Amino acid sequence: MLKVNDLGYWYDRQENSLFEHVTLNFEAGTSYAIVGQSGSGKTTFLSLLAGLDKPRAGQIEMNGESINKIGLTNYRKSHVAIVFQSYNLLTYMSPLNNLMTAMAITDSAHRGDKRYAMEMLRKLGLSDEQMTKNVQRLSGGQQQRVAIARTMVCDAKLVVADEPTGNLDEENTRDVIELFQKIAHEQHKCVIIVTHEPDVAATCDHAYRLAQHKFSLEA
Ligand SMILES: Nc1ncnc2c1ncn2[C@@H]1O[C@H](COP(=O)(O)OP(=O)(O)OP(=O)(O)O)[C@@H](O)[C@H]1O
Repeated sequence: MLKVNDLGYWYDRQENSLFEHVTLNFEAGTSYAIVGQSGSGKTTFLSLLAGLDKPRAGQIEMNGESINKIGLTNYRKSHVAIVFQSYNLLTYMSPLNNLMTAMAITDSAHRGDKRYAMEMLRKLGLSDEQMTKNVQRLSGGQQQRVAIARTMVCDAKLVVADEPTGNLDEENTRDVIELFQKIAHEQHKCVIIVTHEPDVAATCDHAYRLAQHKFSLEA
């Protein structure tokens, strides 16, 4: 589904490349972890996959078409859903309105379907009362569940997450990781998670380690 061909990236100078000649395939229905030392370039790699930045070398293809050709704005809107460590919800809205807004902005097939949004939030453990009050009144674990529900109500087949459990305790981490597995295996999406937590990486179908400018499959 997502193909990375001979990808290279540096911020200031080419001799300081974070990674180079990276060729990888990511498939739908599968979860992937990206691990590696702090500063190795994991977040940068994810931002390229999400169309938030352009590669310095090589290209990224979605379903056989270059994402540049699709257009990065169009690509981000139609193909990618992002989950951040800091949730990035619309803080002046309720969970329900966060989902309704995401569905509207991305032209989801469920656009305007309040019942569907409520059903998703219920599935993720939010009560009817919680889903209509301001998101800031929810716990961190609940807010991250809302951020994940937002990816589930959108049609994007690629879900990328940057340290999604970084602010969560052990129990919430387990729940959140389980949800990502469901998104991959039941919604048949491609889920790519940057994480520094070995338990999170071990739960994914595959884990790639970024070290010395290259990606290698973890044993
Ligand atoms: N906008 C930027 N301009 C210049 N350098 C940057 C920029 N963003 C990141 N870097 C540098 O690029 C390198 C890789 O950063 P990145 O955030 O991708 O690493 P990471 O592996 O995700 O790290 P961490 O695990 O600590 O989040 C770091 O040395 C960082 O300082």
